[in-house]
Amino acid sequence: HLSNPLPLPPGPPRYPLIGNALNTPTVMPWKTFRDWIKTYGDVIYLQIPKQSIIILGSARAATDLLEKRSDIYSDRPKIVMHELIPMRWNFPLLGYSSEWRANRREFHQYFNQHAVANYQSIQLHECRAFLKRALDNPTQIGQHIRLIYSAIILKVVYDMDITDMKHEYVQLAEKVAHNVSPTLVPGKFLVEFLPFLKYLPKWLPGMHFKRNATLCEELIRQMVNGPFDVVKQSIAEGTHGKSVAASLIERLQSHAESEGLQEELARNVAGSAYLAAADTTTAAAQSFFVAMSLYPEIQRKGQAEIDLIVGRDRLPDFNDYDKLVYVQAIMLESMRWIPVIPLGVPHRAMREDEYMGFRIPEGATILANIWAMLHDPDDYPDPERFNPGRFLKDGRINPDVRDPLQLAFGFGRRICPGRWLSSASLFMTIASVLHTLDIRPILEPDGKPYDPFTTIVDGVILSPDKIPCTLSPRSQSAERLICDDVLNTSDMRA
Ligand code: HEM
Repeated sequence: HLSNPLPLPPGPPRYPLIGNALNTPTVMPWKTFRDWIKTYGDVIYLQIPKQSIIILGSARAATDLLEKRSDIYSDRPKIVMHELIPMRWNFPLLGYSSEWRANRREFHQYFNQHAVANYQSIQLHECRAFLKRALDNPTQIGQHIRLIYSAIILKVVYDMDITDMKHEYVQLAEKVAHNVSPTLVPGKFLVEFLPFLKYLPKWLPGMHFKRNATLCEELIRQMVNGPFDVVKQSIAEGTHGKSVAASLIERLQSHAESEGLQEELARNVAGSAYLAAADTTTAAAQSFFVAMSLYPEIQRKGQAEIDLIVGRDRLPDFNDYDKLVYVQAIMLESMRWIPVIPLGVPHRAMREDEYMGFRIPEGATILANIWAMLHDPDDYPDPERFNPGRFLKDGRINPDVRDPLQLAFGFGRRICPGRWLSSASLFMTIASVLHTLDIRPILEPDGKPYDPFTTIVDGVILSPDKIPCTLSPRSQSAERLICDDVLNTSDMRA
């Protein structure tokens, strides 16, 4: 303990025993937490039984603590649900430990800024496959969008070709995300408040969480082992292609000190990438589609830039990146407008600390209100308006405007290590779509446009609850480009 105990940060009034359990919002809490900043400031304290929670409401507070003091704040809180579902395989949730470090080091080898250039042909292939699917079956846009990012990650990690959302491993990932994501919301499940509940039998009324835990455990086991075992088998038979899993197996096998542990590491790195990549990037892409349907003039500006730079005779590729400045700005604004992980992934204070004259207790759960930061009107005036122009000055990305990618992917030693892969996927999706397709809104039954800010989600990931738009080719030449695309008529991805 510090020798001179300081007050805890301010927060809403607490009641004996239950603390803030009753005034902690469960629906879109990031908005309530943002509104509280006016009353309590940008470092807010909440107490729920057995948990101190600190909510950081500004980019400055998040940077000061999670980045500049990352030696204190790089741990993760233990979530009761995860004592029920073994989560050691999932390194995003591991505590700050040598095990986490080993996972993160291996992950980084395959997803760092330089390594992800190896996956560009896969990303191009899947973005263009999307265009084709959008033409062939325009009523299934939501499915087609998800498929892009599931297919990219499964190809990169396991060399698996996915052409359909019905593929068993895609279905599995969907089920895991659906069942596991809600368990990551702090305080979401009753069990978080009443830890003794975990000892009650599963069949008691209200024991939903325990049944859910058993289901999650089985799904996760299948997800982490299924595709990995396929790769292992193909290595044994000498038939494997290039993939992160194959490379991990081969590299780690050569350090044979403890084969079991090495294999577990390879399994977990591959499995974590598979789980963390698809839903997140899908959510960001969904925001892009919704934004384009609501802001036709911005869509037209993006299309005009691509027409100028790429022309009508070929599809865009990664060599166009530097020149497609407005498209880059649309990508940044899509990441800002509807923040994918509005409260980040919780960190934990490993020891007591002091900040702005307040005491941060050891063990406190630290939430970064990324939503509030990306909607801070000081950095982003009129924040609910989709306005890529806010990032531009003299035809370039303006370095004086805060880069939303420095907030949207979290902070410090835990910052998202998949951010280069997802930004590249998102950029290529936006460029490919704007180049060839028109996006038009489908109005709500009352004739009004869809409002994404009324969307309510149940998990850590925030996304529009539907994609109310139609896609059609911009021109006959665009349609021909999509249909004639060489990447999709012959396999050039090797
Ligand atoms: C738009 C897409 C994405 C967003 C918004 C996003 C956001 C985040 C955030 C906020 C965190 C927590 C950072 C923190 O603790 O402060 C995180 C962690 C992580 N992300 Fe992402 N992510 C995205 C895509 C991806 C992709 C494509 C991958 C895999 C290729 C990935 C892999 C991971 C992993 C492994 C972690 C855990 C890191 C750790 O705990 O050390 N993410 N991500």
